[in-house]
Amino acid sequence: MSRAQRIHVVAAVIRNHQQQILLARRPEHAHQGGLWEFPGGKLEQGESPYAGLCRELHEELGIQVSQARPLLDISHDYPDKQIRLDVWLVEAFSGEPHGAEGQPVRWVNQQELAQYPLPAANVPIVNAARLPECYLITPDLHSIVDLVPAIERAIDSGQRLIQIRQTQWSEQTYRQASEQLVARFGDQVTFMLKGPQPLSLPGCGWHLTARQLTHMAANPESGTALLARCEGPIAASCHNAEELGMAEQLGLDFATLSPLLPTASHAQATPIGWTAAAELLKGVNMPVYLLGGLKPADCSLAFQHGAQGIAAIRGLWPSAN
Ligand SMILES: Nc1nc2c([nH]c(=O)n2[C@H]2C[C@H](O)[C@@H](COP(=O)(O)OP(=O)(O)OP(=O)(O)O)O2)c(=O)[nH]1
Ligand SMILES: [Mg+2]
Repeated sequence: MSRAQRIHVVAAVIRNHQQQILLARRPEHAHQGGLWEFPGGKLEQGESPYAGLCRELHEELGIQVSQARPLLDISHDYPDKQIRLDVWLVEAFSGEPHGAEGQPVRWVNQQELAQYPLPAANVPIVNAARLPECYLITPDLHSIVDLVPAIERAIDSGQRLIQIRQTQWSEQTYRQASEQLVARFGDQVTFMLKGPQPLSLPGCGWHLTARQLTHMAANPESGTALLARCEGPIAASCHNAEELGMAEQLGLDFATLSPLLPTASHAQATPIGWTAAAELLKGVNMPVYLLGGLKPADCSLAFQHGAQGIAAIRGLWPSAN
């Protein structure tokens, strides 16, 4: 079914200064009744998504939205309804949100979101709400001695999701370095680790290569068992619709899509480009970072093209001075 034929619902991720997210409880008699939701509702005929979002949040919460941007746009088939959930991140609003239609509302810590009973469609929205705008991938470095101070600077500059990608290191060196990094910085940042299987380090995620992803998609039973061993988020490197489809099918938390633009490190690869990337992302129900030749200033373009944000090595790596 095409997106145009679905019931178009706009919904909001709203954060307060403590980084808590606002949930509301759906009335018992409603579709998906009694479950918690991100406030919002159905677009009216001829209404733009932004206008619909502002109207719904005024009706349901009594607030005036003054700034919002796209976060994630997904499709979901319930047995009785096919919906498109067009989720926005509210960046500025006035008024104190309250249950203007008598519904309970609650500010919830990001880590506790998953404990609330939410509609099935909301799993990727919770991931998008928790993931940052930028995904830093480390460049190849000589040793852990070089890595620690750079990671410290990256965290100081606001990075919260970091892939440790050291293609030259032995498995043993990689594991020791990861242990050190987690012990030192694990409470401030989520590390995404590479390798043949997830390293059981507290809170760490696992980032699969496209090759591992393809293998796992072909052997879903052993794949699912491996995935279950990982405590943190699971992601994969994707380059086309097929790989994005496999990542979604396996229920991964997010993906990267590359190469968006030409880069020195992958000079032979054909870049996807912004327009084709936006087309690819329309079919994906999962947060995706665009990767390849991007820097933080490209984040808003990435949001407008349906991405979670940008991933980068050089574009996000802090300079030594
Ligand atoms: N607002 C919202 N709706 C969600 C979420 N997850 C999810 O599956 N839905 C579904 C439930 C409904 O089928 C649909 C939203 O419709 P709604 O009942 O809130 O619509 P509305 O606010 O315009 O209410 P109404 O006028 O139809 O009573 O989307 C979510 O997080 N937020
Ligand atoms: Mg509603």
